[in-house]
Amino acid sequence: MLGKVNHIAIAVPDMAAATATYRDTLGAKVSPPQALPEHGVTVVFVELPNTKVELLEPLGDASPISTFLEKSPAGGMHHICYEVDDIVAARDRLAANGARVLGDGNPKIGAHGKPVLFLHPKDFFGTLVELEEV
Ligand SMILES: CC[C@H](C(=O)O)C(=O)SCCNC(=O)CCNC(=O)[C@H](O)C(C)(C)COP(=O)(O)OP(=O)(O)OC[C@H]1O[C@@H](n2cnc3c(N)ncnc32)[C@H](O)[C@@H]1OP(=O)(O)O
Ligand SMILES: [Co+2]
Repeated sequence: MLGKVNHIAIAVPDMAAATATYRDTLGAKVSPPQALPEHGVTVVFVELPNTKVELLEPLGDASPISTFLEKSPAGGMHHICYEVDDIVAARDRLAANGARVLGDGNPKIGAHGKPVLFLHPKDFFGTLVELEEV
């Protein structure tokens, strides 16, 4: 079911500072910021040879990452995104195995314009899992 790691996400309190660190200190190629109001975040992608890092900053006052940053004000690893070739089949298989699919259970369009779903961290060893259909 699982394909490649599409991205590893890091929640950050200050997107400009985080982007500058990845670009200037780490010498990485970074994307322009992308506001995703429907997801309550602004994202920047750090392009790597084998995957991407997704920097996340809260957007709006109902961001799903605000509580996370309250608990970890300096930021932290937020989620891992695996690629799947059929997100509905993956969802149905996961639900049949008792995994909690977050939200209303239907895929939403993510930062890459592809359908994504999130799985509860408590079902995956304290790690928030995102699936992206590619
Ligand atoms: C889709 C656009 C983009 C893309 O890649 O295309 C993105 O990735 S957007 C990313 C932002 N969106 C989301 O994260 C949506 C899914 N997330 C959620 O629905 C919430 O963040 C949720 C439910 C995972 C946690 O919400 P919240 O923190 O408000 O709830 P709790 O405080 O009750 O947390 C419950 C429990 O889970 C632990 N927790 C929370 N977040 C994480 C995390 N990222 N990794 C690991 N564990 C997490 C939290 O500490 C609580 O644990 P407890 O022991 O009960 O204190
Ligand atoms: Co993501």
